[in-house]
Amino acid sequence: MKLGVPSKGRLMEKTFDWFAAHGIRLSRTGSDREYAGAVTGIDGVSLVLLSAGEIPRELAAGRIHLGVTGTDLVQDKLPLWEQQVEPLEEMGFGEADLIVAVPQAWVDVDTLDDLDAAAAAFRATHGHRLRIATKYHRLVREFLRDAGVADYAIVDSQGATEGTVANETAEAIADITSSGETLRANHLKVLSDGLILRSQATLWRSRVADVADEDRAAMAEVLARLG
Ligand SMILES: Nc1ncnc2c1ncn2[C@@H]1O[C@H](COP(=O)(O)OP(=O)(O)OP(=O)(O)O)[C@@H](O)[C@H]1O
Ligand SMILES: O=P(O)(O)OC[C@H]1O[C@H](OP(=O)(O)OP(=O)(O)O)[C@H](O)[C@@H]1O
Repeated sequence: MKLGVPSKGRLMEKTFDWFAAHGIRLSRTGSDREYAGAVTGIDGVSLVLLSAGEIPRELAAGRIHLGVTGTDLVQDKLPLWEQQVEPLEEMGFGEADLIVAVPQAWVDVDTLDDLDAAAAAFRATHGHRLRIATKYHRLVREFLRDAGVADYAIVDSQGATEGTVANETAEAIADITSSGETLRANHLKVLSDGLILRSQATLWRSRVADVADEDRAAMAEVLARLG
């Protein structure tokens, strides 16, 4: 049975600690740079080290049976995610809010309604749509559609998203915030009704992965340890 976990960064170590607290020891093997891992304390489980951003796709393709990644990444990357994966446990780390933020200097813009008005005015003045930089395309589009914000364009940003406003590649952003430091440092403010999603690291089960006869015992044992 295959368990996919983040291969590096803030989620990896906490994932290892979380499983250890449940009697399942995960470790990286080989050199520092080799993406190989082992599971001890339980039989029949193999570890697959993956980018947190790819774990939703691997679960949905059935290539891993269980996987750890943020709610934000699952909901953004998988259409109709409930049909493809089941959340088993919220893990209590990797907590972050996906929000919409605008420049602090926009003193008249504090809500989504204000953003909608600003977007219409922006288009009239500049001849192109107000740009919102994000890597969360699906979640942002759905949220803004439901909020009635129409006149904008998404600009893809896969990192350093808060810098896009100063760099003049976007007028607003939608990104994850945790301490709020990055937003403050980049002179941005969250809209008062601009919370899209509260995310945290979660253990997911693939609803589509085949559980072979020889994997059933391992799956049952993992689930029993979590309970
Ligand atoms: N500042 C933060 N504090 C806590 N959790 C965060 C923070 N920023 C992002 N996260 C969460 O961590 C997860 C993404 O982690 P990370 O950025 O390491 O993944 P990634 O972008 O897929 O990495 P990789 O570079 O391996 O592709 C997301 O679920 C996100 O919500
Ligand atoms: O509210 P804060 O505590 O300041 O954290 C938020 C920042 O953390 C994440 O960036 P990350 O460090 O993953 O870098 P990235 O820009 O490459 O995504 C996120 O994209 C924000 O930029």
